[in-house]
Amino acid sequence: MGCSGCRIRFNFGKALSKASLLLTMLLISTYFIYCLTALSDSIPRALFAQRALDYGILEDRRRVLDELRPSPRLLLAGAPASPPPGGAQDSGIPVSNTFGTKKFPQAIIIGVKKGGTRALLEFLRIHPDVRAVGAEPHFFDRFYEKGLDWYRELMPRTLEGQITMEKTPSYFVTKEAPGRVCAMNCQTKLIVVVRDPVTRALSDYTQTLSKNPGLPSFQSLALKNASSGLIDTAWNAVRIGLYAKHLENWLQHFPLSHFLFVSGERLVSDPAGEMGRVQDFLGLKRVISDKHFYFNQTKGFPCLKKPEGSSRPRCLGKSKGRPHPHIPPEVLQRLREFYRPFNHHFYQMSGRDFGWD
Ligand SMILES: Nc1ncnc2c1ncn2[C@@H]1O[C@H](COP(=O)(O)OS(=O)(=O)O)[C@@H](OP(=O)(O)O)[C@H]1O
Repeated sequence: MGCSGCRIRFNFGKALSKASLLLTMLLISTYFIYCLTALSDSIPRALFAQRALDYGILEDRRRVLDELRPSPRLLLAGAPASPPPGGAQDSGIPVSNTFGTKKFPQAIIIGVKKGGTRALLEFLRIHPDVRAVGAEPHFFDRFYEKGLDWYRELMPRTLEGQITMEKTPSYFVTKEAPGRVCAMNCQTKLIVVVRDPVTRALSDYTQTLSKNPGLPSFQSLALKNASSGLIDTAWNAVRIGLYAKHLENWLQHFPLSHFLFVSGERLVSDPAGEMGRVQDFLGLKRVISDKHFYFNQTKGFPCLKKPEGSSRPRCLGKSKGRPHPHIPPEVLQRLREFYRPFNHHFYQMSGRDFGWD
């Protein structure tokens, strides 16, 4: 009897110590879950967004637009419709936390569409002193009414000495963009990746065709009518290639020294060489070099050995570097003749012969 009482007491004691062990474990795991939730909340959204939007995934426009939707806080606060007087520098104290500060970009890749702008941005992002938005913000063309606070909120956080960048290729052909960029900061450095306007037009057409397979032929869109051979400059794919005309608009607001013209062709044939020029222009240490690239035979383009945020080699997505449809040579020849004087004017203005003819 006495002995069985001991056993009951002994079992009760064991159960009690088990329960307290369980309770302690429960408390510890709750604490861990709490810590993890707090940590993920405090990591800037832009950091996640940037990685996710890289490469192939970037083509998902819906996702891109979701990323660009302003935070509810900004919507409630009511973003200003136009830049504050005196430009962005007067627009308030920078938003700051332990991960750095969101700043307006000091350098923007403003164009040109289908020039190789994605390749340039992804190449630049391997530089430790460059932080860039993955998606195209389209602030100075589509979303200007959302205000500068909205724009800055899209930027990644940077530490002292790091450069904030974004790329939106349509800025180069947007009439209002130069004035608006200057209203933010007239010291902004502007990078334009240019490519033979004929190939660029074809690349542009290929992109539209991939989304709309019923599109009329390239030649029927490029020529006003087949017999006259007159080029239809109202067609966007043609208009964008008039680089001299668009540059004139930008030069109304920025001196030539603020521009760097990158050759889209050289970015493919000699990425490290072209990146050297870009790093110098941005005042960056030459970190990106030959050793960061390899030529992928299947893709037919240079790819990164180690892109930002990854240890595996990666090429750009499927929509970059895709084959173009066959176009009758006489149509391409006609376009070449059309662009020749504009190209020459552009070589003079930019101070670089891109050798397109
Ligand atoms: N490394 C590398 N990999 C793949 N593609 C490369 C690369 N470098 C430049 N390019 C050329 O970039 C062209 C697309 O230009 P963009 O990135 O400016 O296009 S977009 O305006 O952002 O849609 C794309 O045009 P297409 O060849 O017509 O697809 C490529 O020729």
